Amino acid sequence: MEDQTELAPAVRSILAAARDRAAEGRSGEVAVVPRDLRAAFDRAEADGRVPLIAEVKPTSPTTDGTREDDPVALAERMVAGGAAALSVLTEPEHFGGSVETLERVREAVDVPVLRKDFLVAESQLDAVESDVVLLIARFVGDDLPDLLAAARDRGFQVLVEVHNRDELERAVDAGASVIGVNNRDLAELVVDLGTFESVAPHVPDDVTLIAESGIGSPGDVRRMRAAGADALLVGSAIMDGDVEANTRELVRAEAGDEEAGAGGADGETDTRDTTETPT
Ligand SMILES: O=P(O)(O)OC[C@@H](O)[C@@H](O)c1c[nH]c2ccccc12
Repeated sequence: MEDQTELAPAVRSILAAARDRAAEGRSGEVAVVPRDLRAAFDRAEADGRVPLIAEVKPTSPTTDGTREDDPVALAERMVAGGAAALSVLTEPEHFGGSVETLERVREAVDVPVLRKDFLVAESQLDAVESDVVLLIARFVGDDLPDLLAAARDRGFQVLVEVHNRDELERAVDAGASVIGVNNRDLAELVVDLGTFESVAPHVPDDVTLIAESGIGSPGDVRRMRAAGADALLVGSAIMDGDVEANTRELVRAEAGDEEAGAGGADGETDTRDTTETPT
């Protein structure tokens, strides 16, 4: 594993908490019958929605304040807004998440649900059923192949998160078929969409590729899609304000029906038809 003195203090504290949770006793292995993530992305594409994983993220080390709304209500509005899948934080101490929240959300919706947590030990996989689990290459280090196998044995689909080409290579060597490139540097907690653009060209074609973090506008969505993203993972920009409208604005980024100039952070002029399409 990498030298953790390089990590932001908040991230070191998150990892220490994750290791404590790994030590908690669990009874038995979960056996998941997962909802197919790739199929959910294909369904979105087929009806003109950008495949989007919307994240229920009550708070985070880089967010001000905590959103107190019922996570199930938020999740339902994300699906109503067109999200192809959901991500639910289960990390309790720094992101306001819980495994109970994930269970409730997964019961309430029929899209695939990603468990967003800092998994570092096999026992943590048994804390709750989800359709997809996240493994962060940087944090699992040499254990990646074993954890990937352990997750698949239980029926989970696995999203392996990378931040640079070296981690990408490790993910591909381990046999990852769904890879996320995190635009947020976990050492500094700074976001740079150029991260995805620099890593994406090296990702094999048969991998399902997800752009994660820092995507805030339809312009950002188009930029990540142009760089090769099959799908996007968005938290903060959706959690801030009207969750359903925020989701809809991003999933329609390629539909040509957004208000000219609305939310476009890239300064481009949108000359396409701005007529509202009925839903
Ligand atoms: O809120 P954002 O910038 O849209 O980011 C969402 C998601 O990518 C981010 O929450 C995330 C990516 N990888 C993680 C690992 C752990 C916790 C959180 C994350």
